[in-house]
Amino acid sequence: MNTSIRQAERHLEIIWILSDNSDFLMRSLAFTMSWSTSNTRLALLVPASVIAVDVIRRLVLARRQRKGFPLPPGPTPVPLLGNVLSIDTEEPWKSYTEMEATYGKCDILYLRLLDQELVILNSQSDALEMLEKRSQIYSDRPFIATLAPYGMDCNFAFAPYGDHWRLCRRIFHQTFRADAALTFRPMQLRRARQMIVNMIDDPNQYPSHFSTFSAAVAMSAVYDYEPHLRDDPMVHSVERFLEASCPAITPEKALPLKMFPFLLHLPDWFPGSSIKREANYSKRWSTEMVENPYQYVQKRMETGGELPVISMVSDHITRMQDYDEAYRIEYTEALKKASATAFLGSAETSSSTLMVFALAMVKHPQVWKRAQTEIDAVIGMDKLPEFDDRPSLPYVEAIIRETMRWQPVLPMGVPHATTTSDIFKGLYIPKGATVIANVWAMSRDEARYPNSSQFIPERFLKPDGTLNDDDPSQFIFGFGRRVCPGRHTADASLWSAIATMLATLDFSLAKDAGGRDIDFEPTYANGITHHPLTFPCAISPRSHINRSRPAFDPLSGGTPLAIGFRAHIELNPAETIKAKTDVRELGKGDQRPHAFTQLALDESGQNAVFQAAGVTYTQSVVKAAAERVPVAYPEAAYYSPSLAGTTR
Ligand code: HEM
Repeated sequence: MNTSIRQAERHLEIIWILSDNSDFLMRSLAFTMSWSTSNTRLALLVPASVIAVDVIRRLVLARRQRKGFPLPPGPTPVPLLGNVLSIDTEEPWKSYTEMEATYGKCDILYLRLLDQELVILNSQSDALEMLEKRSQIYSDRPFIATLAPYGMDCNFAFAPYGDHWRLCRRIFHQTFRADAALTFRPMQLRRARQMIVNMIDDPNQYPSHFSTFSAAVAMSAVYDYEPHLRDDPMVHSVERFLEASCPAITPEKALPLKMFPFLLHLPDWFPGSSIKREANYSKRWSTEMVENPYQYVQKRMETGGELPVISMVSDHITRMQDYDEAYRIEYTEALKKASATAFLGSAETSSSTLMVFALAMVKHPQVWKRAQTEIDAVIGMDKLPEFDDRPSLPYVEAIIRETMRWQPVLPMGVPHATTTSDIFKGLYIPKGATVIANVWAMSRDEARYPNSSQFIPERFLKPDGTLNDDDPSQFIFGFGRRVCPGRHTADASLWSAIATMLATLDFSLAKDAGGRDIDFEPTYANGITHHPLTFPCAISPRSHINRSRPAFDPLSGGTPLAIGFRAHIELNPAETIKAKTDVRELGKGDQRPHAFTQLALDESGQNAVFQAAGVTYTQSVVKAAAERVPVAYPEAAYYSPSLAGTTR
């Protein structure tokens, strides 16, 4: 099969060389037919020739359409392959950054990868001018042949610009816009504290704790689902889907399908049919990943009784009851996509950023030590950071900015595409071109970030220690109508995880048997995201963090600190609260600990004061109890009615 494809490619190259002659189309087709007698070859070569003819026709047309405007500069393409050989396929963002120096002072480059035209934007100002100010032209996504067959079309981040994308994005926006995302903050802090528990318990599994944190935040917000720490079935289907589909997003995999779509229809015994089997496998996991959590919410809404279900999905299911049948079908499909995308968009990016953070801390101990000094001075050592503390912790903020800049987890963002041609700064930008905002080049701009390859949070501070105006999140999260709509949630997740880690943990190099530091050269994975691979390190609790101290002591009204403590407060059922928001009934037997935050007894010890959905409640207490447990307990930071202990 590979040989056949190689032969087909060789043949296409011949066609290309003949392309100057006006009658070459007919000749090349005839040549193709005579060149191969076997049916298999013919099956490959006829469509290959047709594609080649189409490519050439489009190139000739494009030349006419340019009307004298030049394409942006770039390396000279070779026939058929274009500039494939000029780029590092593993880390193309680096090639595009280096080309800037070679092809003049222009920050805009033009390349061709096979028949795909590429426009690279190496500067933030061009990306803003093009993708934001001319967003009516630049908001499409390039076509990827593997998307639908592999079930990746459940992710609306890849959807073409149009009404369906607009509906998905609107649904998403209602849950994750800046003011709505504020409601997730207590949950995000709680998840961050659970993560610390896990880190202290089993520090060597730190990549897995980062993934669990990211998955838990997303699952809570989207489905109001609390994944198990290990072997969670819903997380499992996401992992299987990512594994199965990730390779299909590469151009190498997408190309055979784009050129030879019939590969999806070959019988299973036919050589080359493996791509069809892979696609079916991926699609199966995609369906599970989308449908199972959706049905989980539906079922809970039907049978939940007293238990309120508050999530993106339940919110929209309630909302769509008023819509007519036809629109409800369309809306349901968009809601499933929006919710799967929220999970997919969130999990990898957040956990990868935390891997970058951990790497930076292990390599730069002076940074976390300075951050700890700041946190101790501002908050003290008997409390954990809360969002209210954020403005008073500029160095922590500078660390987060530098983490995002130093190793951007999406170094080329997500590619845009043009819906029409354009003239930009006197350069011709073709219709259908893929437009890449090269975030890597922006983050490596030496004029803006001297010694850009080094991790230096101080670059975001003014001499007086306050933050300057340079915030890399202005390019890290993309541009224009496609800018990351989860950025407010992402920002709050990163802050809660990073600030909490800095307040509670020390990071250092691992030691060998002789007690010597094990230094290492970091290596990176470049799959869905760019992130460091697991590295040896020693993560340990700070000396004042004692794993047996109470996480949250409702009996003393203390603030959350650490780990290993469960509390039980039984509220007076006669006073069951009917909150004005949603259908929420809180009372005895409510097993939803995450409905409550900031639970404490008041001074009299007779009333519990707590928050639910941002509303503060006071309710008299029948019984309050606490039990200290020696092990890390993931739900330690909040109310757990399942345990009884000493009665007060
Ligand atoms: C550190 C974390 C994150 C980074 C660096 C990041 C970055 C990005 C980037 C660069 C894009 C493409 C923007 C463009 O096309 O110009 C994007 C799109 C998107 N992101 Fe994020 N993101 C992060 C976290 C999240 C989270 C937590 C969510 C969900 C809550 C999310 C949901 C999405 C969605 C739905 C899109 C597709 C938007 C569209 O095509 O219309 N992201 N993100």
